[in-house]
Amino acid sequence: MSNHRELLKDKKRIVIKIGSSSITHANTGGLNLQKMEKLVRVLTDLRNQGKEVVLVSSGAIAVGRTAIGMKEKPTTLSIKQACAAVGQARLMMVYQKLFAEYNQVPAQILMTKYTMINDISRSNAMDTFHELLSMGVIPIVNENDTVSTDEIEFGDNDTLSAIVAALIQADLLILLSDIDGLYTDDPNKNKDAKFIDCVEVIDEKLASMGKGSASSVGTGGMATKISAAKIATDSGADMVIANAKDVRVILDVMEGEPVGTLFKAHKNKNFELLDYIKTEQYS
Ligand SMILES: Nc1ncnc2c1ncn2[C@@H]1O[C@H](COP(=O)(O)OP(=O)(O)O)[C@@H](O)[C@H]1O
Ligand SMILES: N[C@@H](CCC(=O)OP(=O)(O)O)C(=O)O
Repeated sequence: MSNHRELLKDKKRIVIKIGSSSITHANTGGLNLQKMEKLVRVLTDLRNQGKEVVLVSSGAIAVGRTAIGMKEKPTTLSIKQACAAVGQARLMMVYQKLFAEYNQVPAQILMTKYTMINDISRSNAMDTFHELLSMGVIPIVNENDTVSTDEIEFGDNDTLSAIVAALIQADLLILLSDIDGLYTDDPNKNKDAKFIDCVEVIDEKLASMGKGSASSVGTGGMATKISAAKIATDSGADMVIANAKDVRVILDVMEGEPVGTLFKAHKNKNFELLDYIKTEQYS
């Protein structure tokens, strides 16, 4: 196990996903600017180490609803979409400003399931990612929530980040959440839940441990993170779920420290990204 952690030091192309619960304040849904500032610093540092970095950032709906003055998490689809439209612009404005302080250029990529299913769109998206990475730009990805209705209802950025990792053949996916990693059950509801340090095989027993989200802003909980792990590890990428409480945990992961839950890659020779996208979990 420790040997496998050591391998993380050599990862070159990394996708990092940060959830709504991690970049917003729980009580208001407003942006946690200090957290974002630290995240941007860490990502720039990875770039300075010569790594290629893609950020998948949630938060558009949470940020948009605060901007509009809504107190509760929206439930109506069109209101979620309106919130996302407002929030995505605000999110990017803040990322742009913070990355500029470190002389780093970010780019926005908004995707839907259809971007991936359509051969031409998928190929265009892949080319764009590759060009951006070769230019040293940090792509910031989110679902295109305003146009993809079932993306909001069923979609989630855990799955999206794994699909992006597979699309660009990343070698590591890090999911930052409001929890240390995977437990045998939701520790917010079951005090006896035990922490799982490393996962070699994702079977039904493991999948049944991942429950939904209990937070006011989170979407998928641990269930979607386990689905993401299946896609990422089958595509040949290691995946780590770690706590975004201190985003420097990213550097700890990259140093091979025993933090978070590691899902070991096991390249599946028959891996076909489209098959995963078309499965019920994501459609
Ligand atoms: N087996 C489990 N192990 C850890 N957390 C779990 C588990 N099952 C459900 N959860 C819940 O998943 C939450 C994290 O997911 P979510 O709220 O969607 O956050 P994010 O916005 O980071 O994606 C945790 O706070 C926890 O309540
Ligand atoms: N695309 C949506 C978030 C969807 C999502 O998966 O949220 P989360 O569970 O916080 O990662 C948004 O930006 O608000």
